[in-house]
Amino acid sequence: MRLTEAQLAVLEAASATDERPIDDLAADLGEKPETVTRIVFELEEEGLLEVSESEAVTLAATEEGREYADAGLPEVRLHRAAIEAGADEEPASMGAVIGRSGLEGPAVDIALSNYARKGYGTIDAGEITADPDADPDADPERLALEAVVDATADADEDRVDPPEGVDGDVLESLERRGLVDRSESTVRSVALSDAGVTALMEGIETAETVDRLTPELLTSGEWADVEFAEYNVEADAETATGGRKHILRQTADRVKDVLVGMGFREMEGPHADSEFWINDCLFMPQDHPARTHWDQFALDLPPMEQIPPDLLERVERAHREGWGEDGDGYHSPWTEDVARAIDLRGHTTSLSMRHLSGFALGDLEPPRRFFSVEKVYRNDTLDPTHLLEFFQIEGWVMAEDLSVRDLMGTFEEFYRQFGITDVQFKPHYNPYTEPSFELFGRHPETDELIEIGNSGMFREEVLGPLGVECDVMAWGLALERLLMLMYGFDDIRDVHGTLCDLELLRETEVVR
Ligand SMILES: N[C@@H](Cc1ccccc1)C(=O)O
Repeated sequence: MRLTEAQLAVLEAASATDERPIDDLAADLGEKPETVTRIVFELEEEGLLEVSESEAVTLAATEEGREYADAGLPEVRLHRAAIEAGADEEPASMGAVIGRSGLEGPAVDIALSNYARKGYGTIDAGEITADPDADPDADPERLALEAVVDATADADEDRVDPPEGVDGDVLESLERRGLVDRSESTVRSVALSDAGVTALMEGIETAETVDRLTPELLTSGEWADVEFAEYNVEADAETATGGRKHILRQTADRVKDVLVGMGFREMEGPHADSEFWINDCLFMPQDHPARTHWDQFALDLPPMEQIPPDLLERVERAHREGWGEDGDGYHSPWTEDVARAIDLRGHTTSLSMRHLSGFALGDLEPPRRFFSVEKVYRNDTLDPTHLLEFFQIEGWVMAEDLSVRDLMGTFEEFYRQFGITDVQFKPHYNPYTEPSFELFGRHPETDELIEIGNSGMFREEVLGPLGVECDVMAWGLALERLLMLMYGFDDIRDVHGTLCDLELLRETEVVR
């Protein structure tokens, strides 16, 4: 019998009497588990090794689990406080008992939802009773949780085998409560087969095999004489995760395709822009809270010079005196300094202003449709649905005699392409549109209505100074919200930024 040296080493490390996990063999041989796995399969095919598989479960206490192991399960703490308050004699006030227990925030709900389930007592109409016979020291979840935490500390490992004597159902409920994390993996163990024992006794010749063709082998001509290792396409291998386009970008590309398909043309323009294009053109008074309603990021840059003077004059006039016969304007302070100051744009409606005014591409004749899918910046508080920057799907249609039905129809057509067929509209206020509508969609997982966009028909005070004589309907939709509706994410930070969920980003398919 002839084997490679590596094969022989694995065969010799295997035992006829003891099944040994592949990881142990690999550790003994100083090889990578993947390499040993490949060789094990080769030897199994030769009939020299027998491979068996088993499922191994390991456990780890979560952060919350460790907290409770330390401070006590919330329901146990509640019971203790209830006993102290005499609730084993007669019902006590729930507020007082909670106060005494020291439980706060979500821990209160957790305590309440487990209290009766575990027979610690009853909760009814603001009163709580405690069952004097309940024994928190024997609470199976508590004991199991402590056993996992202790075993982890003893072993000085993150994950441990399930501690002995812990019931499967109890572990399951700890897992459901998010206190213990359970993971399963397949462990392969090997033992020498009879043929393997015989082969070793009869003696094995070794031959070096080559597992890759190198330039040296080619130039020396040695390749003709060496023995090549065979490929085993069934062997386990490490998953290779290469780079890929972020799903947000992929979805942005798809949105662009859809809008181009609907006859729209893409707008481009600066991320840092003058307040003139960001706010003044939109008839947002300079002293109005609306100017800070996006909590804009002001930049320490020289003021913008190249604003068309006649346009600047008309916009100023609209602010001061109004526009059209009945117009009245704001009579509020207005200065060029403010208009020329540079901010990070809080919306891409600045691009719509640049285009509608003729500044970007020259005067435009109706009908025209434009869009952009670009980043905007707002000084918001970070939370599951707000980021400091996000992508806005900006768009507008310029045509004679547009109505709200055109606006709604456009959204219905647009969102339908993404499988969203139940967009809802709510009347809204923007200083620059009248009427205005917020758009809502239903989150597929939480079933909540979430805001997905803002829209309306530009007012005369906006269009007049820009020199536009027909109707313009316009909108800004949030790309991230569209993503949430499409894929069911409920935290934007899963897809963005330092907390993002790499697995989810790797696995989510964006269908084109
Ligand atoms: N600028 C608005 C969106 C919008 C654009 C155009 C018209 C109406 C609304 C926003 O950021 O929310």
